[in-house]
Amino acid sequence: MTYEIVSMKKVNKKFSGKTALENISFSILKGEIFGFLGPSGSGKTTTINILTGQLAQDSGEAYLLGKAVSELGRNEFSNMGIVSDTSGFYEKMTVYKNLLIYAKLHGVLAIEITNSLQNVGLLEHQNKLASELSTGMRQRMLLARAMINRPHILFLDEPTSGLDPYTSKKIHQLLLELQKQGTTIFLTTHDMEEATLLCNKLVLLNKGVLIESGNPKELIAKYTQESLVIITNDVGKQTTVPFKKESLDKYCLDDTFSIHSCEPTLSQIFIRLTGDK
Ligand SMILES: Nc1ncnc2c1ncn2[C@@H]1O[C@H](COP(=O)(O)OP(=O)(O)OP(=O)(O)O)[C@@H](O)[C@H]1O
Repeated sequence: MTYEIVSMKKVNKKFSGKTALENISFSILKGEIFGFLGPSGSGKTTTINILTGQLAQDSGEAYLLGKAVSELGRNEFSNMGIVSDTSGFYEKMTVYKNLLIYAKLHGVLAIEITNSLQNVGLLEHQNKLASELSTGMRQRMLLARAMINRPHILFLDEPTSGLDPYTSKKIHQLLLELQKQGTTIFLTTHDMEEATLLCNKLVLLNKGVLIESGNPKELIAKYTQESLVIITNDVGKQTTVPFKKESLDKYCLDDTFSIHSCEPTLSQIFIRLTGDK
């Protein structure tokens, strides 16, 4: 049976009279990687803060792990993990001790620290001071810490922002592995390639309003310009022509190798819908 881990119904939030979220509704099923996309200031962090009980909405309903967010308790907090750029850590402590504090807080065995560090490839750095870590290593430490209690849901606010492609790829593999184990992941990202690669479902937010949703393939199909096709000949020369009989008769010659519809990338769809970069 599918189980809604997260849902929002007609949620509104204003700060000093200025709208941050307007009538937001969506739901996330168990085991999904859910992409929450939008330009800077569109309301992504506000949404995470509401769902994790750090901020109250003005109106509408929000549920996490079957409970209204205003009623989240020990059980729900011990089943969620959060990584954001405001996630603090102890710089003067080793990586291991940073995780030990969390392990004790959550009442989990020390072996979980080793497992978690191994998962993010930081086991050999466990005795390093947190202040000595690179940005990518710090991000992986925060991820390891958020995973230590094996949460049912992980909120990741731009987890690969500023990381090199190799470290980002490692984190992507880890997220897909977590998903296989049944973890639900709420991911905000500015990286459209990452969203296309990882997410089962996406929501696109602009100025606090939900403007599009669906899975990446559905969205790309929806915005594919069916009226144009690209004809490639056998030496790789490409010609874009209207998808009409007379054009095809004229341009599909003996040297035609393939005919493809013009598929936009998620990034192009994003820019088209938000008018932003
Ligand atoms: N505590 C606050 N007080 C006043 N305004 C706020 C507060 N938090 C957020 N806002 C405003 O609400 C809107 C949404 O902000 P939010 O941080 O949710 O955006 P975001 O999509 O997470 O942006 P980014 O991608 O830059 O992190 C912005 O206009 C922001 O200035």
